[in-house]
Amino acid sequence: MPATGPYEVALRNVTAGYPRRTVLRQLTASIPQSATTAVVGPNGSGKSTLLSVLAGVRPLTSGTLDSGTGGSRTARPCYVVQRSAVSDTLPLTVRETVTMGRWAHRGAWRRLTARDRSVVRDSMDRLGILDLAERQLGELSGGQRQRALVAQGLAQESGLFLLDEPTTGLDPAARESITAVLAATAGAGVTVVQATHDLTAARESDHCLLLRDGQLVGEGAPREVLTDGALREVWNFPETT
Ligand SMILES: Nc1ncnc2c1ncn2[C@@H]1O[C@H](COP(=O)(O)OP(=O)(O)OP(=O)(O)O)[C@@H](O)[C@H]1O
Repeated sequence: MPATGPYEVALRNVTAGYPRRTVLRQLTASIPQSATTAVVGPNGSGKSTLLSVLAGVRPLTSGTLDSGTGGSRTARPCYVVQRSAVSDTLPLTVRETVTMGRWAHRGAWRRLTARDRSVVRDSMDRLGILDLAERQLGELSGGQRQRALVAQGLAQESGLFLLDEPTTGLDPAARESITAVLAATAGAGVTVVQATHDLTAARESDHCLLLRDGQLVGEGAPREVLTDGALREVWNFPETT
């Protein structure tokens, strides 16, 4: 069931993909405002492609994207990529990485304001990585690096926060802490969308989109969408007894 409250973005009959490869097909769905949405589906179902469409970096072949009442806030969405997409050898500390999140506000080579420094510190604090601030990104564990990338996203203070698999591969404590930060961020008025294979995290979201082969096969509250029947059908999960 589509989200009933105010929406941040509505996709109507969206078809999109890559040269000579259509991925999303006739997708109609809405992203509720100031809430968390999980985009789930098997490998290759189009989750990352949908995030790129929402980020405005992948054009539509057909269909429309409509901004809701929060449209003006989403002029500059924030997109946190998968941590595997970030090189291990980037010579950056955690603080420098998170500080890059402020570029959109102050431009790249300008001096940091007191507010910039405070947002950077607060973002690291919320992700529990203040003690790692001066460590190089390349020396961190996967979970620590993931927290640094999420902190960089928070520091952007965008109204639309898009994340590609922020909790995949993390231990339960790290996963729970990122999930809690995302819920609190939505509680503060930000629209959060995460593509995820993590069904535990998806079940804690307010809204859920289930994709298969680039098509929407379920939308609504996670308990309505991620049923045993849907999991069996979409992922070929075995029957539970
Ligand atoms: N740059 C690209 N050029 C061509 N095809 C691509 C490109 N990126 C992705 N695809 C194809 O688009 C389809 C959907 O990919 P996408 O990454 O959106 O899926 P996903 O659901 O995020 O997958 P995963 O769970 O594996 O991350 C796949 O078949 C993939 O091969």
